[in-house]
Amino acid sequence: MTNLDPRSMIALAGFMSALMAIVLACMRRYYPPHIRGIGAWAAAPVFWLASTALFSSRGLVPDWMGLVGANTLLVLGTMTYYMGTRAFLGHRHTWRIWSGVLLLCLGVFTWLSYGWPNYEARLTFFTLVMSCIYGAQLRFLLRFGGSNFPVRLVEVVLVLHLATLLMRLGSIFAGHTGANLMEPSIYQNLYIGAYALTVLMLSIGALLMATDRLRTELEHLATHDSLTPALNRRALLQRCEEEIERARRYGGGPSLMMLDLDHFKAVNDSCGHQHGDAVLVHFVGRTLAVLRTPDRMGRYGGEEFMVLLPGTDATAALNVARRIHATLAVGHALDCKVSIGLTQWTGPEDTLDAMLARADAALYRAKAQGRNQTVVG
Ligand SMILES: Nc1nc2c(ncn2[C@@H]2O[C@H](COP(=O)(O)OP(=O)(O)OP(=O)(O)O)[C@@H](O)[C@H]2O)c(=O)[nH]1
Repeated sequence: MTNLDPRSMIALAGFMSALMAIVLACMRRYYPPHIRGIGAWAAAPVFWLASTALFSSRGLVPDWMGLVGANTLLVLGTMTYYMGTRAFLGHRHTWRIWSGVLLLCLGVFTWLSYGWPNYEARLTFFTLVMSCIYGAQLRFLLRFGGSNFPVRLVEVVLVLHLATLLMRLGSIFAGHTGANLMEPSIYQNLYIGAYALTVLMLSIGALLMATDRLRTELEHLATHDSLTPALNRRALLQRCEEEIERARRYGGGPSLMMLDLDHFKAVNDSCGHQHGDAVLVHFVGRTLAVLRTPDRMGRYGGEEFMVLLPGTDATAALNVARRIHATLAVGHALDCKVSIGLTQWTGPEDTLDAMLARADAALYRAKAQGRNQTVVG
């Protein structure tokens, strides 16, 4: 490891950056623009690539490029990646603070290259700044990133890189800095190797985070109604089948409710279709608010909805129906009246089709008896 030429390791890091910049830039073109942050994630490896190109050209280019420029670009790339992560998770960028830090870096690197040329001090300062950016990003992800695999992967990469930076600080204080970046040493090579790996893993992490977001959004589109937060008919019927299957094995079957808004055509006709849409959204929001976590609500079609109440008999389900009627009678401008047909699972011989037919017949009776009421079938 000591015999490895740092220049070739820096070239390897540059190659990784170039590769990831291309992959992320291509990915940006094919992902919907509302998934934000991919542009910044794609720009970060470009800065890292420029930085490694300048580091490798030391001796061939002036120090303001090979030293000051290279260090500053490396810092800029790391900040840009962090801003991409913030944008991806829907947070405002904090460029105002970080551009101040970047200007400070530019000043300090210039001073430590020309005013008081000192490799050790430059390395210490650089390591501290990088630790701050990686640390800020790690803290941000731990607070707002959730717990899915891609985020956890990036967190692990950040922790490992922070450990490498700490080790590097330790090596500086122990006097193992060497004369410059190009002097082969185990510490130097360890750091540059870890850096190349970090570039690769951070870009892969970005790729996985964006793909995971896309998958979640597609899944939501495939299972939810396009107007209201209710499930769509297919997803709800599937949940019903699963629940009945579970009840056949373990008992404690579900109740089903069929809900139909009363005189909804008149709402549309008198106040317009948009107002009608708002009433539907309000109705679903209010109903979901009085349901328990395992309960599911879906749109059966038009102004007809269904509620699945797992492990609930008709008596308990009637209480839920009462709560729905009550929550829609508080005097809100979008409140509406609703008729409900309710049925409970009768045992292992019962099927979803039979339950739907009973709930539908009960709903029909609720309408026939004057609406705004619940009938058990
Ligand atoms: N605004 C809006 N209206 C819808 C939507 N889907 C269905 N509708 C309307 O819902 C109304 C349903 O009317 P009907 O089936 O006659 O029922 P109703 O007027 O509620 O009468 P009852 O059910 O007998 O109380 C129709 O006017 C549909 O156009 C939707 O997504 N948005």
